[in-house]
Amino acid sequence: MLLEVCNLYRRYGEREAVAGLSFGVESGEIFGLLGPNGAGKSSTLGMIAGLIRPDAGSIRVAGIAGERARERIGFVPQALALYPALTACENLTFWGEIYGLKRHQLQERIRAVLDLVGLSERSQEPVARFSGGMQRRLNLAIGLIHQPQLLLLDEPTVGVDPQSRNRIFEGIEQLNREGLSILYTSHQLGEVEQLCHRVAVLDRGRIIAQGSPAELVARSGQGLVVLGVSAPLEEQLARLVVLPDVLNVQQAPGQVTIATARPQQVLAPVLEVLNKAGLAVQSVQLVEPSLEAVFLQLTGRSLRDEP
Ligand SMILES: Nc1ncnc2c1ncn2[C@@H]1O[C@H](COP(=O)(O)OP(=O)(O)OP(=O)(O)O)[C@@H](O)[C@H]1O
Repeated sequence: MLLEVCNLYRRYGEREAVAGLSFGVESGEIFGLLGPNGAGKSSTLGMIAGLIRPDAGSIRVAGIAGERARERIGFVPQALALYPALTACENLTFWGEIYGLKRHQLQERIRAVLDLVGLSERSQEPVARFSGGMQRRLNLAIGLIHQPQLLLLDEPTVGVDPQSRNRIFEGIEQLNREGLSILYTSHQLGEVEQLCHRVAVLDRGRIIAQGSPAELVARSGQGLVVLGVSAPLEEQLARLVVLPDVLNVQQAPGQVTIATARPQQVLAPVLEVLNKAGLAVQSVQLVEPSLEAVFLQLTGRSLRDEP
């Protein structure tokens, strides 16, 4: 195991931001921490990077803890760490020197990381002239300058245009193919499903599920049919529950949620029951079995909700 995080805790006053997290990242793996805003993702990365002091717990990289472990880590925070008046190349030189890279090695690394993030041709321009997406790509390049073994990425695609997002994704996949291990945080399910070999689903500082995206979805096996209705269901509820493939039915004001492994197939018979009863259906949402459905099932909330 390259990264071992064991029983990590961090409070801010009364708020428990990270409440006993344990997980590991294997060598060569892209591991995702998936959770809504405020779930504790940034705090966890900050502690692994050595910028936030944990209240309790241990963090080891390749079996070692402390400063020597952190030398093996590259951290790409959400906030940009760039000097706008300096060029891309000067920014990288600044950070490379902090990491103690020697002149010759530094030049070589700067070339490699600029190439990886697709900024070689803009290397002599002041960063102030870069788009938001380009600045994020440079931020990623900085995290890689000292050739870390483990890269920590804190929501690297937030507010990024599709072109830069694709470039960031391609860069991550290429780095991983070359052997870099990556801890990736996101609240975007699609990203995690596409990129990560394994994922821990985080909610209010705790891991509520862990496994490969496919495993998590298969384990829950649930998709949803969510219907907006004009009036509460009464005796129709019992008719819905016994329909083939319906796992359970929940009702909230104005809304009925039907859990099923096969949302598409279940929709028609459900609508038939409601039509016969003269109930107007105002909206229909189908959620195929996915990490979104897993999160909804485990927490009763959507990943996009504020906590
Ligand atoms: N310096 C701080 N002081 C007080 N509370 C904080 C501080 N940093 C984080 N928190 C709180 O701790 C909780 C976890 O925050 P954290 O930033 O780790 O979550 P996150 O999952 O990364 O969310 P986001 O995606 O919004 O960055 C939140 O409730 C947040 O408000």
